[in-house]
Amino acid sequence: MPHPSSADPRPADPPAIRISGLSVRRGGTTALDGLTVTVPRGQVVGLLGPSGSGKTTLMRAVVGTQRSTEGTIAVLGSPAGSPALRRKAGYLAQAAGIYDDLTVLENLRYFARILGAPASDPDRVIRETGLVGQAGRLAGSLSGGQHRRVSLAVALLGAPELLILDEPTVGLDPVLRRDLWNLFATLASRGVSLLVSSHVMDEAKRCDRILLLHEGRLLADMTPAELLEHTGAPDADAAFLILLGAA
Ligand SMILES: Nc1ncnc2c1ncn2[C@@H]1O[C@H](COP(=O)(O)OP(=O)(O)OP(=O)(O)O)[C@@H](O)[C@H]1O
Repeated sequence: MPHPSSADPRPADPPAIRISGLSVRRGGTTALDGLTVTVPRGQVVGLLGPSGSGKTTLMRAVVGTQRSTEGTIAVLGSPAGSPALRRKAGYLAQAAGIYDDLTVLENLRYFARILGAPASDPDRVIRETGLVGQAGRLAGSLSGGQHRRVSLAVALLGAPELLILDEPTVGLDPVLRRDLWNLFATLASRGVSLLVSSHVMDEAKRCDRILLLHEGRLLADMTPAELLEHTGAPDADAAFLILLGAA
């Protein structure tokens, strides 16, 4: 019998995220409507859906920053927002949370100290996000895509077990986009669980599983191959249009 690799979750491990009956109202609208879903460990799970479908709200609820939630969310077996999760889960929010008057390296050293991450971590995450050439530059002088990658690098500090990444590839050119998706796959092969939102339906094929949201409800939870088979569509773009059209 093959030995499980170190990346294999132990049978007793709870899933990365288990959500049950999650509803959220924001500004008078129902942002999430009775959502029940499980995100498995060690996979890249894509969170896709049209603008306003509830992707950011779902991620905020998972990291515990969304108010007025109804239902239950367990993250790595603990309630969302628990202090125990601070070092186990990394979050890339839509708004950057870095200091423009510090260099890239200074930002990362600062956040590494707060997290208690190893002193070698800033250099590692700078390499992983392709920022070696920008390490000494002030964050405020970077391009939009570079700036965003610094925020992503912060989320990678401390080697968290779970990464919740809200549109990590937005504003990146195709080469950087590909490099980041390769990094996500490598992290998942080491056992890291990733929930990654995207507007780019084509990125769906880089995911192990896809969650498709529509008006706060889960429209699909399947692998990219199942998505094409289920819809009979030639690509993810067409598949989503079919699913959204039928919703
Ligand atoms: N700050 C807010 N105040 C009130 N309503 C909000 C707020 N932020 C989002 N909403 C509403 O909540 C719903 C879900 O928004 P959310 O930002 O989660 O969607 P999204 O799928 O992440 O969209 P996008 O892809 O455009 O970022 C939408 O109807 C939106 O209008």
